[in-house]
Amino acid sequence: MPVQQVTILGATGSIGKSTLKVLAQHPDQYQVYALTGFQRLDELAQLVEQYSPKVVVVPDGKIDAFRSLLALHCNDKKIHAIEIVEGEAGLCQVASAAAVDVVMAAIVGSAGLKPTLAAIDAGKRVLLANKEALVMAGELFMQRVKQAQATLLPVDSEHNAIFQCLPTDYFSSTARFANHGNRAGVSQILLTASGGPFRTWTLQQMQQATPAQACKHPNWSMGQKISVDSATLMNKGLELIEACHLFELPVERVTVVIHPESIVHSLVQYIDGSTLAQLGNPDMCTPIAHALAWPQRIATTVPPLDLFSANCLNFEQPDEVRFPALALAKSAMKTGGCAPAVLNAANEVAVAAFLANKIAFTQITQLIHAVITQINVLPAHDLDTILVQDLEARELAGQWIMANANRTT
Ligand SMILES: NC(=O)C1=CN([C@@H]2O[C@H](COP(=O)(O)OP(=O)(O)OC[C@H]3O[C@@H](n4cnc5c(N)ncnc54)[C@H](OP(=O)(O)O)[C@@H]3O)[C@@H](O)[C@H]2O)C=CC1
Ligand SMILES: CC(=O)[C@@H](O)[C@H](O)COP(=O)(O)O
Ligand SMILES: [Mn+2]
Repeated sequence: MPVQQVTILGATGSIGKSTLKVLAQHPDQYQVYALTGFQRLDELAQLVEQYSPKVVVVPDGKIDAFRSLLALHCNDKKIHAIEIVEGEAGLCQVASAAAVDVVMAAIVGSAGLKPTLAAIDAGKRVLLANKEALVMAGELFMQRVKQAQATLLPVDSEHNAIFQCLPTDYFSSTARFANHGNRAGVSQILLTASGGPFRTWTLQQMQQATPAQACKHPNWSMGQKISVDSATLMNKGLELIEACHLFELPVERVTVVIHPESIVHSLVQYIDGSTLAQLGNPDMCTPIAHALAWPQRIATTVPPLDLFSANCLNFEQPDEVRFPALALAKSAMKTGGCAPAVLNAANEVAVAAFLANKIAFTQITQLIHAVITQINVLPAHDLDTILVQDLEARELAGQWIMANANRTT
């Protein structure tokens, strides 16, 4: 196969860097076409020196500042060879450029939506880490994948695990069993959750939780936003919605299972009593490599799982009283339309406010509940409506913070 040209949206982040690590192991198969960054521009300049992309994307108005940073890290030849573009238009450009084969969608939050859709519309092989984009645009997102015949591969560890455990004809299969509505013999998906750093904490303890404590995930090293989502279990709520769309399943067929060790990355149950699981050490290089090379396999530096030295594998029911995010997400998915986009926007604002010490940890889900109950949820007919509701939710969330900041109830 010819060398694949790869764009990494969100190259300076945790997924971005793991992707670069996997690519660097296979220079004969992959070349970096474009890298994008947002705040960590010094790190982006260092990545340019290391990986020599053809194009780099910086935020609007930052091209000159970035050139100065490049001068600190790169030689003149590299600086002259590189094209620097800016803003959302730049992100969409490198996501859809004719020269690009593969796009890693690893921007965090709603900022990743338009560039990811640009990659989809251009029919690229899209490796999806940016779950918020799919949660926001749901059906519209999946319709565009089909229309453009893009190849969408899940990178989120659970969804990648499920993808690996599904039958190969799952997506082409239209066979449904008359009485049960099972597709390709699949009866349930079991979505594993670590339970996060506060799995055993009481609600009272969680009221006092600090951003540093919330960001200290027991098993994974990740960006701040997803780490807080994991601590509230909103990550699992978003993942539940993500799974419903990716695997075309109703909420009732996705069950969240707490598995504190993060060794079993998710499971698929079949109507014949079989349960298939994907296991591995918790390192995102594995799902990234899988999505890059599928249907082939490529090597990573992740050590194979050593079952002889592994501790017990535990499984628990989630506690939806201490972790109301799960019920909020299920309800948003059942409501449909723009409800998941509203949930996502409220969560993004709440997490940012918590990280800025403006609200308490337990107020994150209170804020989301308040926004969802106040807003008039519209059908998600088009992207503009979704973006309008996203904005409305952010405004309501901002007002809630003004009224409730630092009241730890
Ligand atoms: N980390 C993980 O293990 C996993 C992550 N994911 C998902 O992958 C995505 C990325 O997560 P993660 O890598 O942890 O996050 P990070 O915070 O580490 O990285 C986020 C990336 O997005 C960029 N970015 C942030 N805001 C903007 C913006 N407004 N416009 C353009 N770029 C922006 C950041 O740039 P900069 O740093 O320069 O500011 C950075 O490159 C999230 O959606 C997350 O849920 C899914 C599964 C696992
Ligand atoms: C690595 C990954 O996919 C994360 O989404 C991870 O699953 C977060 O852990 P939680 O299971 O604690 O949400
Ligand atoms: Mn995950």
